[in-house]
Amino acid sequence: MTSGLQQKNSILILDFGSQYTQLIARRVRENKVYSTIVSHKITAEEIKKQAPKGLIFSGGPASVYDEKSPKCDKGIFKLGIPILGICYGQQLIAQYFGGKVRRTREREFGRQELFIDDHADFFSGLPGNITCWMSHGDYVSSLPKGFVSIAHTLSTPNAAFASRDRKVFGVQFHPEVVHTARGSEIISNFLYRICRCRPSWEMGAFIKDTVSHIRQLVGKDSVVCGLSGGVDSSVAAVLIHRAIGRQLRCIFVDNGLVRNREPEEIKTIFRANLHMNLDFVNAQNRFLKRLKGVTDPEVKRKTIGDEFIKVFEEEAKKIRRVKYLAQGTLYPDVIESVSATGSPSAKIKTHHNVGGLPEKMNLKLIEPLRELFKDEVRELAKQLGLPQEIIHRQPFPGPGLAIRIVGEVTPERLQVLRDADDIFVGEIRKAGLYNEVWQSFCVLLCIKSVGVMGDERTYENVIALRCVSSSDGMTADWVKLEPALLGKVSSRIINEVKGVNRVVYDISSKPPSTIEWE
Ligand SMILES: Nc1ncnc2c1ncn2[C@@H]1O[C@H](COP(=O)(O)OP(=O)(O)OP(=O)(O)O)[C@@H](O)[C@H]1O
Ligand SMILES: O=c1[nH]c(=O)c2[nH+]cn([C@@H]3O[C@H](COP(=O)(O)O)[C@@H](O)[C@H]3O)c2[nH]1
Ligand SMILES: NC(=O)CC[C@H](N)C(=O)O
Ligand SMILES: [Mg+2]
Repeated sequence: MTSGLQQKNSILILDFGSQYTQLIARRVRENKVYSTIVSHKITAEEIKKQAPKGLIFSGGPASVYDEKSPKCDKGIFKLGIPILGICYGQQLIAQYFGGKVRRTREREFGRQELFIDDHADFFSGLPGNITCWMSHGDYVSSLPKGFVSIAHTLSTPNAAFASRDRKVFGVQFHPEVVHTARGSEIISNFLYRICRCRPSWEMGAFIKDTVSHIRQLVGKDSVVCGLSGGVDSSVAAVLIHRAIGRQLRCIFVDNGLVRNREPEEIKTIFRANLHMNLDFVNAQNRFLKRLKGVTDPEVKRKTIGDEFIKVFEEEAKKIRRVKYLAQGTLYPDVIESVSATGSPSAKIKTHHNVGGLPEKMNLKLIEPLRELFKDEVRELAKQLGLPQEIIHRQPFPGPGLAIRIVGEVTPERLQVLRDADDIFVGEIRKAGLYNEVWQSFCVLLCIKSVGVMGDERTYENVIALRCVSSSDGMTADWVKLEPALLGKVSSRIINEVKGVNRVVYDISSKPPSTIEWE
């Protein structure tokens, strides 16, 4: 669902396997230019068809002088489209044009002082030296003909180079990471001074474009959308609702695995406030029945995914002229499939989504957020006038509380977890941290511990608190919450939630742990 307008004024990022490729895309977009990530295997012909304003070659773990290292179609260098190479990308450019790339004596990793030697265009408006972020073991030891060095560090002579006739630039450092002071300005210079982009990527235009696109596409048919109340599906639903109004039917499945008051809140927001068509399916019993006796995390996930599909199928059959299924798929979900090496990554856990639906139901997909990052989706939510609770809602996994109960899921255990979670999240809100952290929630463990309450021995449940910071959920740090806050949460949970006599705090980061426990 890309609009023509964005494509004509866009940057293509060729992925050579850098861990920062997504960041490059975000920096470009923050500068109001649309960007997409493509495999480094893309052909010159394909690029020509897409007619981007510029290309960025990402970094990557390989060395260009290794035989098996990823290369790009050589025709790309003849297209006359401006190119910026970052790290591996720079080295690839150097090699192609006849320069030399060698191993450094010592790997350079971390912050370095960058001395800028030429402020003509690429570094325009920047001071004489800035801090930059390096992460490399190879370097461009001699420049190709027609190239000049425009910045250096103490150990890297060609920390940035240019071939102005060809509009080809390269940097050994990473302007896309925040540790490079003013990296965003460098990228902006490339976009506006070298590629001559126009600022056109902003959410207002996106809304207008997408709404008219959906209206045209759908015509008189109907669309169904699984609405969870999470920011992704909510924004997708509201966008589509703007386009086709009552032809959109949203379905909220109350699977019994949601938090206290959640179904009522969602009803109020979407039915009463936003006047949307929302079907509520009470499927608590069916989900709990199927989860009876299930303790293995993967079996739990698959059971829930499967039941979701069944419920959904049944509901969709009741709707007339339904031709489309709307999903809140985001860009990070999409680009996972464009990895540089093409090697499938190890399966850590089966993330639930309703993605199994379309084939079975013969519905066509509408995924209006396929191009967006989470922070862009939140910006969109703001511009669409969604309530604060939705804009800043922390992500909540599709399998819900079931994967936060280690061991068997029962109605009693669910209630214990709901009540504890309510207290923890409530205190996080009171402390002004809810919007600051990525997620904060409780986990109910499968062990009991001995305690003493009013001189009596107790033998009861343990709750683990989890609170992490993250920018995309891929990596995460545990948050160093104040001891006073932790203490208050602990004593409130133990005093107020029947069946809990111990609270622990999870101090693991991702990796090696994951955010959820199952
Ligand atoms: N209880 C539910 N009822 C109906 N659809 C659901 C439910 N839970 C999840 N879904 C569907 O599954 C999709 C994937 O869930 P996911 O949690 O990734 O997204 P989200 O809930 O929209 O946003 P967030 O990631 O912020 O929680 C949702 O976009 C929604 O379409
Ligand atoms: O929609 C979802 N369906 C799932 O099955 C699922 N499992 C985990 N999560 C969320 O994804 C992020 C990363 O979680 P993990 O570190 O536990 O893999 C965290 O934000 C998790 O809450 C899910 N979201
Ligand atoms: N981060 C990178 O792109 C590294 C490129 C190359 N492998 C090097 O070590 O220099
Ligand atoms: Mg969710």
